[in-house]
Amino acid sequence: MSRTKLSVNINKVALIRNARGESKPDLLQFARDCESYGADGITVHPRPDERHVRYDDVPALKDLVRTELNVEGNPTPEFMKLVLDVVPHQCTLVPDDPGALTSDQGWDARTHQDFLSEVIGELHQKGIRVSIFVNDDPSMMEAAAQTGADRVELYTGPFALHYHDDSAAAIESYIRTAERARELGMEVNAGHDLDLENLNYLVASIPFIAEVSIGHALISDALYYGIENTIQMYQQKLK
Ligand SMILES: CC(=O)[C@@H](O)[C@H](O)COP(=O)(O)O
Ligand SMILES: NCC(=O)COP(=O)(O)O
Repeated sequence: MSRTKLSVNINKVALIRNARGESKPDLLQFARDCESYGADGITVHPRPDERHVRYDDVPALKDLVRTELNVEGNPTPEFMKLVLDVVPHQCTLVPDDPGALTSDQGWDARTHQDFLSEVIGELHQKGIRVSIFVNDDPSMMEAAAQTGADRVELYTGPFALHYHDDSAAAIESYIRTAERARELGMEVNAGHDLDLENLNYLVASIPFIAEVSIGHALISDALYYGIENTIQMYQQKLK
């Protein structure tokens, strides 16, 4: 089994850049440096208000990223145009409200199965691997598989929230969801609110996770440890 890959979400770096409307810090240089410090991929989640990563950042990132570029978002017509033009390695579909502060739920793949199947078909025609963001609900995996998704990304917000109270209880439904997804032929990613404290427990409990994408905590940790050390520290938690 190959090890779990670390994709660094650079949304929060773009947020700082946008605060002054110029190019400091340089998002492209930051992505390049994350790769040279050991990141296995770069994730961005352009939102409709473009408050952090902007739509026009994404083509330049695709040209520059040498590992894997993962573009996340709600498949609105504007998002789909971007992704179909840029052709990232992976696209993660997330059912965000346009004004959402951050992602807060996975897809109801039963209700949105036809829509997801259509969108995933378009992305597959371009050779893009597709992951769909899901809750820790094994009963939803059958419908998720029927959409044609290659992977699911487990929305780990609730796991992170309850991890310190009772880690075994917090992970239980995630293990069952991941196992069901795997039985149905999908690979499993995970993300949201993962950090240096909860990451190792997650991957020890679900060792076949293909990729974690981490942004908020990792970039916050980098303020103290520096980005090179921080990426190494997260990679250590994946061993
Ligand atoms: C899908 C997901 O969990 C991440 O994209 C997360 O939402 C990060 O996005 P923000 O940086 O906008 O909070
Ligand atoms: N897909 C999850 C992601 O990219 C990062 O989420 P977070 O670590 O910023 O909560």
